[in-house]
Amino acid sequence: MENIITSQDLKLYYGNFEALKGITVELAEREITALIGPSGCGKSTFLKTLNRMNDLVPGVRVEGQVLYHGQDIFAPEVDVTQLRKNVGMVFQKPNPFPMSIYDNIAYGPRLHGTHSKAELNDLVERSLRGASLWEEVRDRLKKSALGLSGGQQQRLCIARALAVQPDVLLMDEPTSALDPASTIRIEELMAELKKNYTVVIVTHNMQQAARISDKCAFFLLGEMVEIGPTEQIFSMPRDKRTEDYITGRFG
Ligand SMILES: Nc1ncnc2c1ncn2[C@@H]1O[C@H](COP(=O)(O)OP(=O)(O)OP(=O)(O)O)[C@@H](O)[C@H]1O
Repeated sequence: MENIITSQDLKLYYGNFEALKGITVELAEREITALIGPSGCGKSTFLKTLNRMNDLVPGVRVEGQVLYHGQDIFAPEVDVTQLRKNVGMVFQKPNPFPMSIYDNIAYGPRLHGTHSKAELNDLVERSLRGASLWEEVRDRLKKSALGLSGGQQQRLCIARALAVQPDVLLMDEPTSALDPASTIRIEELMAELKKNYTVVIVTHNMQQAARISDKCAFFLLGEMVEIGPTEQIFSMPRDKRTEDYITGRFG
């Protein structure tokens, strides 16, 4: 499988604090990579660097490289809006816009220049189907998205990300605010999504990482200690620190 994202000796500073201490990793196409590790170890920081969401934080400085399809995402000619279209993001708490279900999905495509009603209708349906939400909302597309349940809202946010046709989806603890049934729905959806998308997910839930991911990366104190096939990380980690973490000895 091709690598879609590569980071090379990626360092990130919040002011003087070095939050990422030289991360080198290759993310293969159409796989789910789970980022695990104790609180504050840099998982979210790394995730957000992949589509330059950290640009918005004052005092951030980055060294090293992130290549997306071989292109340095920090190069001056990079259009950040385009990057975030290609590398979409889903947050911990569902954050639908206060508008109709339809308009939530159509928002991004309109922003990127799609105005034909037929095209938008098609995109809205495809995105909602892609996020396994279509059947539940097809009769209420003009109703407010805020009337959906938490789990439905999170699938709506996934559909919204899909609507601009990304190839990578970044998910920052996407189920931590959801009940167990909604969590399972999202996990099933992720298994579907990886047929067409590359997914990088931050999760605190070891069982979730074990259930859904192909690869697992263990972070500790701003370093990536190891990355490998999930099965191997959970059964035969190479590093003692990974073993201590996954067996619950700390964190
Ligand atoms: N905006 C910020 N300004 C300054 N320091 C920050 C900022 N965001 C994160 N940090 C620090 O960077 C380090 C890594 O934080 P990050 O949120 O990436 O960790 P994490 O592994 O995702 O943690 P959690 O699992 O608790 O979400 C932490 O020490 C955190 O306090």
